[in-house]
Amino acid sequence: MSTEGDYDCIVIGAGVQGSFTAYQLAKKKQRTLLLEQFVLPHTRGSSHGQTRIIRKAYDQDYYTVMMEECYRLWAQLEEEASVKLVRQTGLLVMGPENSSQYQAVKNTLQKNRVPMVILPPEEFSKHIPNVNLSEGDGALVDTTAGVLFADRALRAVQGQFLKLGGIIKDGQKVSDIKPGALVTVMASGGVYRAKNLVLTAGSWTNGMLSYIGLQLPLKVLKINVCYWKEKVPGSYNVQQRFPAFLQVECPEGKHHIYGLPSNEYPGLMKVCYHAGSETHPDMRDRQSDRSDIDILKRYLTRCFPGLDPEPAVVESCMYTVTPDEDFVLDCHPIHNNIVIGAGFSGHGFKFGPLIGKLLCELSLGEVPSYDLSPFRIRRFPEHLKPSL
Ligand SMILES: Cc1cc2nc3c(=O)[nH]c(=O)nc-3n(C[C@H](O)[C@H](O)[C@H](O)COP(=O)(O)OP(=O)(O)OC[C@H]3O[C@@H](n4cnc5c(N)ncnc54)[C@H](O)[C@@H]3O)c2cc1C
Ligand SMILES: O=C(O)[C@@H]1CCCC=N1
Repeated sequence: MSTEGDYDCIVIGAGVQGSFTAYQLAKKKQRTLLLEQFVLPHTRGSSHGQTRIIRKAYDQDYYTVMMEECYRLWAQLEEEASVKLVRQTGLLVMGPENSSQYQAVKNTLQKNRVPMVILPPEEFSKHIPNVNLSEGDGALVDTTAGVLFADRALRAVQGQFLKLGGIIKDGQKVSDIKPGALVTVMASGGVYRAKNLVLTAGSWTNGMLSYIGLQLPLKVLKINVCYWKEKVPGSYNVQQRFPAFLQVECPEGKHHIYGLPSNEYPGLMKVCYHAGSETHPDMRDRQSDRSDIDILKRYLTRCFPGLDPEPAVVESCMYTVTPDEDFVLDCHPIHNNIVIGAGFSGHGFKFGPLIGKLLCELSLGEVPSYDLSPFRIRRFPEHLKPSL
């Protein structure tokens, strides 16, 4: 086994967050090593697949504010890598007009002057054919929103990182971490040392943290990624300018339902439930719960009559969820040259470029560009005591 050293920073995990962090560090002339357990590209974490939603429609102000810069950073990467990563389709948000969540999204958009259109129920079907708006639901469109081409984005950012002189070593499972002024990382293909470490290990985060005396309240959920056949091909597709959508509350289930216009599989629209059953990241194929699919079937039968209510394709992905669904962006409470980015709770892809910038700032000891108090580890005080 070789012993290598002399990196400024090692980033563990080449999903969207680790890849953007490594890229930002390399931009700041840091000699950076990005380690990934699987051979790239892979589909075993949370960042695979062709599409994700990008939106400013959030119920918390701080996410909407952060998205301003995210759009600029996505555009910058598009330019640098000469590749199209964002397609503006708009995001249709539906939910009970009087519910706190629907109102919070509407207020946040209004307060931050995000371009949007409110669709009164009597005008809804003129603008959005093939969707039944539920009785009592409000509807609005965040017109800034759209689709992010996710796997293309991952390729682009990793490509830019390499161009900046960064090193990616894939097929390298990290099996131990020794903190210190120089952090030592034991991986399947070697031992590496660096002044700083960034942990962006997605659903494996607590496994990594067990080496450095910390556990976070993270739940790993298996998400069934369902694609539904259009009865009339094209009715919900991106060429027809059908928007992405988010149903914030509905009688069929407690959690959001969201969808993207048909794109990756012609004639199939992706619609998912924003929840799943708990799993271990290495055992996700053994988790066979499909109760979320039953919820989706009932919802689509009622609200999307142009879709066959039986999924044509079911793939899988994982969420790593914190109790409040806010991210974790912080330094280790004792070893401040170890930075942690985790708990992206099923909504982190769109923030990737900014997460990379923030984790880079934390790693370099700079003042972060945003108030990170919603994302600090100390909001989980009970998790700090036992293992430290
Ligand atoms: C079905 C689904 C739909 C989603 N939709 C949206 C959306 O519409 N919009 C949005 O913004 N977000 C969305 N998300 C969320 C978003 O995709 C995630 O927040 C994001 O991909 C998380 O990235 P990550 O880098 O933290 O994790 P990952 O992509 O899982 O990356 C972590 C990496 O660490 C590696 N790793 C772990 N342990 C080790 C080890 N021991 N050694 C070396 N490497 C290791 C893993 O192999 C993995 O590659 C969705 C997620 C899912 C699952
Ligand atoms: O982040 C997103 O936009 C999607 C849709 C809402 C739930 C989670 N992911």
